[in-house]
Amino acid sequence: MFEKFFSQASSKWMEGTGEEADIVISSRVRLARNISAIPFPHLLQTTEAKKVVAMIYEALQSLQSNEQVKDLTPVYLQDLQPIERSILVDKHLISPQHAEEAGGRGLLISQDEDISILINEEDHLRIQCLYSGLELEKVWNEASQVDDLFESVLDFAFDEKLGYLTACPTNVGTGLRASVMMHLPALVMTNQATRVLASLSQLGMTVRGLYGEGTEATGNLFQISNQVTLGRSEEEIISSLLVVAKQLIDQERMARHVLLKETKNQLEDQVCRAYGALTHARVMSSQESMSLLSKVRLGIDVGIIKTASLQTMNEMLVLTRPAFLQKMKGKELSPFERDVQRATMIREKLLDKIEK
Ligand SMILES: Nc1ncnc2c1ncn2[C@@H]1O[C@H](COP(=O)(O)OP(=O)(O)OP(=O)(O)O)[C@@H](O)[C@H]1O
Repeated sequence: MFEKFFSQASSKWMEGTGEEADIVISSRVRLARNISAIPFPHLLQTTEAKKVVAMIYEALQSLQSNEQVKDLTPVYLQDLQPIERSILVDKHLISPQHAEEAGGRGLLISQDEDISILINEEDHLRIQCLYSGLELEKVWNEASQVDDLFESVLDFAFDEKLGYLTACPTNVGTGLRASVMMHLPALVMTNQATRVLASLSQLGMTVRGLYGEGTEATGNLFQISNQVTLGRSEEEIISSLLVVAKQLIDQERMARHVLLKETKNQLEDQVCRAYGALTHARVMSSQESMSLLSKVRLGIDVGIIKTASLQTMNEMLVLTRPAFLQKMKGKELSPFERDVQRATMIREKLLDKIEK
């Protein structure tokens, strides 16, 4: 039933639609929630953790008359192959941590993959909504409605003074982390990214890599999220991230303008060389592909490349990952075989020869 989650690289959030989609790839909101009187997941034995999963699946059943959660599919992580769990990570539907230990962990996932609820990750529930483009208010509204539904049938741990109680004190209060994944190549090329991103911590923001906490920024993709969850309302958190995202968009646009004005030939050369390599190379490492894809994406944004779409570039973030390459081939591949498969896949995708 859930085979499609692993056989298709695309999710709705990769459509390349929504506000400012040329710079903001996606907007995410996640809410950390716990069921009162049950220890946090890291204190649970697997059998107890499984009871929490069952309790949440039952809660979902009692909510079946609601449009919003009707199509959520329950998945036991232990029923999945490691490669399938990796694909869910690559599609940003679960965190790398959630994929690591499968026992006693669950997932609820919507058909178009814009809602995923992680069960027994760091907290009993991590309600995540993911949209294409800069759509923080919409994504917050959706997450909040899903949260209200589950709260109507589950008793969430809540303290009058502190707010929602969470396994890690940094999430207490709203339990809300809102984030935007941004593509900032011009800020990197003009050597401004380090300074600009470092200054965000003074504004209460955290900068993370492509796969969240503890991961590196590759392909000029950065995840920016709120640091503090306590003492501020959800609306304040969302609106301050929105302000920061808009400032970054302005700065990135300015840097692109400067590059086009002052070094147009060099920019065109870099973009077209990247496109040439991607459409002709026969062996391609993951790191090289991320860097070349970033240049081509920039080329699409500024009108140098007209033959590829943002959606294709977004999907390529998943298609080029080791798990997906192996899934497509139907067998385990050595690192070198993966590099060959990656080069083939990119070539075919960019030249649009992939069978639909
Ligand atoms: N804007 C975004 N677009 C796509 N994926 C995102 C976005 N923000 C976060 N993610 C994904 O969500 C997962 C978790 O991210 P991250 O570790 O930053 O947050 P978290 O686990 O919710 O927070 P915490 O570290 O406080 O527990 C990662 O796989 C990450 O890639």
